[in-house]
Amino acid sequence: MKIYPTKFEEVKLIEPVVFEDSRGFFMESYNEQSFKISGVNYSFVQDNHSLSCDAGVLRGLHYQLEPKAQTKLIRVIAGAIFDVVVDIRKSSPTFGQWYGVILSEFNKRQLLVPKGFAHGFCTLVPNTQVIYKVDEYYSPEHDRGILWNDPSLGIEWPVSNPRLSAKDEKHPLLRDAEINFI
Ligand SMILES: Cc1cn([C@H]2C[C@H](O)[C@@H](COP(=O)(O)OP(=O)(O)O[C@H]3O[C@@H](C)C(=O)[C@@H](O)[C@H]3O)O2)c(=O)[nH]c1=O
Repeated sequence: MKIYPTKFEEVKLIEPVVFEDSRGFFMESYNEQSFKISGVNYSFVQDNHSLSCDAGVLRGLHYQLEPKAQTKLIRVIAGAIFDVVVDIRKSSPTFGQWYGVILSEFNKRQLLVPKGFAHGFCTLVPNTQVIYKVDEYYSPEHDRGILWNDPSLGIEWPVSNPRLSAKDEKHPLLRDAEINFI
């Protein structure tokens, strides 16, 4: 397993070792012990799985407020996404900055999204399936969002007219969002 740094110290890009043979491949997509040795040490309590039928579906930007904030470990098992995190820690020198990376069924990369970051993705091909571990349970009362195309963020999404949920169309701008990460 390789762990690559990103522009945010706490956000990690993880590449598993993939064993390919004539049948296909095998990989350990998660191993608590080796992740822990590499500094990725969380107690994941829930696995999520979403299917987006079309390319250009955008989900985000989402986060849960403290004390129900979630660390997320994201990967793609079918298709591809442009995965994005935004630093929403109020006292962070990189508050409001974003980072994006392609995760796909082919590169098998995983993105570790820590607490204090909003997260979203846009599908690049139809029938994209994303699965992710979280270290805190879903809590609708703590569920919040930021508008995907907030001009103050300047995220360079690969689509200009994405398909959004009704909820995601109505999120506030970062400057108006409820945030309780220090
Ligand atoms: C996230 C979530 C949703 N749900 C329900 C609520 C709702 O009825 C339905 C669909 O929820 P959403 O529209 O919020 O699903 P979605 O837009 O896919 O939400 C996800 O987006 C990505 C970007 C993330 O980072 C995730 O943490 C999560 O917020 O599933 C759960 O039961 N458990 C969960 O953990």
